[in-house]
Amino acid sequence: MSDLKNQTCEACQADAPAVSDQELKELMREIPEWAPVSRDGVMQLERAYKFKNFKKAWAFHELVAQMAEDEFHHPTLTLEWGKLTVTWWTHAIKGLHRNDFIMAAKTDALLEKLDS
Ligand SMILES: C[C@H](O)[C@H](O)[C@H]1CNC2=NC(N)=NC(=O)C2=N1
Repeated sequence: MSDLKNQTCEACQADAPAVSDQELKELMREIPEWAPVSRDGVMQLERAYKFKNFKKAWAFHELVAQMAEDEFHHPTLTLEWGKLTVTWWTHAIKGLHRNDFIMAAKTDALLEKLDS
């Protein structure tokens, strides 16, 4: 079991390999709260985090945005009252790269940084 949350993203070019079906299955085991979704034929990873109000969701949004910039790999973030939906995929390959699983695991790890 690789420790995805402690890995870093690699620079992603257009010819980078998308994860295989087998790799997808294996990697999903490490991020069980996430769902693989297909949008307009593009495979993505998505998780909706629930919070007690907008301010908490906003605080988590800030943490995720900063982490994305630090790793230079960016998600779609949908911020609502009491909820932040995070979606990862790799634009350069129009699909899922190992980077997306690393970032999903890092996103889960960020929850512990939120003051309760
Ligand atoms: C120029 C290009 O946008 C950059 O290389 C990075 C920025 N962040 C990125 N984020 C994501 N999710 N996919 C990318 O392909 C990507 N590319």
